[in-house]
Amino acid sequence: MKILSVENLSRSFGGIKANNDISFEVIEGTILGVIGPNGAGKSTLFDLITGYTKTDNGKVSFFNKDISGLSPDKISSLGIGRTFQKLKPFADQTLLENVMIGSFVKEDNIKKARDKALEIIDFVDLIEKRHHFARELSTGQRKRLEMARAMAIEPKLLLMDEVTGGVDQKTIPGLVELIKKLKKSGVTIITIEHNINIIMEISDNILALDQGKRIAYGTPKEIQQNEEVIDSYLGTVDAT
Ligand SMILES: Nc1ncnc2c1ncn2[C@@H]1O[C@H](COP(=O)(O)OP(=O)(O)OP(=O)(O)O)[C@@H](O)[C@H]1O
Repeated sequence: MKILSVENLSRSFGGIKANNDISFEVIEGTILGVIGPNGAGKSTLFDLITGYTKTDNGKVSFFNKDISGLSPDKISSLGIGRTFQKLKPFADQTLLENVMIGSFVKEDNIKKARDKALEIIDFVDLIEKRHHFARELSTGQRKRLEMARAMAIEPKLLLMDEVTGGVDQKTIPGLVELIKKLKKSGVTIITIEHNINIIMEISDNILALDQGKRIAYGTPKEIQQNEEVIDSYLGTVDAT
């Protein structure tokens, strides 16, 4: 079943076509990886899907409902969650408080919101840190908290911006396992990743962007063999 459908999405900033006629679909229960060099339009695509930026043209449908033009709050309440590249936890609040801010959106009974938050904190393996302040966490732990905060609204679709970016090598496998566990729990995922090995490992399909355009869309195997992707991206990335 199709969970998300993006049709002919375009957005310019001044003379720059940040997204230029982008179309693709996401099947429920799968992971779509989004790749492309810096400035390719990946974050803009996330902003357009989640309502943070208005589209010039095109349409976004979630479970066949047109969500183009809705506010970020409305889109989030429909079941599209998001993590940010720049982490934004409330540094002087505990993990539990940080996640409860999200779970309150779904559940206004304080005990239930707390239980839900604890369940999610346990899911991301931070239960022992639940009473710690967010500022006390390592970068890898903050990435887990960011995922927990996004999960608190119980999204059907989660957009993740570089979960493994900026963390040290030994922290990466645990985060990759967490993404796989999230998929197993039934959440559909779109993830932006610069680490090509990770994207190949976790994605069911990959969307490759360059200069605002879709240059390829297919399985990891198809993408790996795509000449245009190799020329514009795979040839230049750090494949560590
Ligand atoms: N709010 C904005 N105002 C002006 N230009 C913008 C804005 N947002 C994005 N752009 C431009 O649109 C293009 C696409 O940017 P975007 O951030 O979507 O790329 P990206 O693929 O996410 O890059 P990165 O990998 O560096 O995060 C870039 O040229 C960028 O400078």
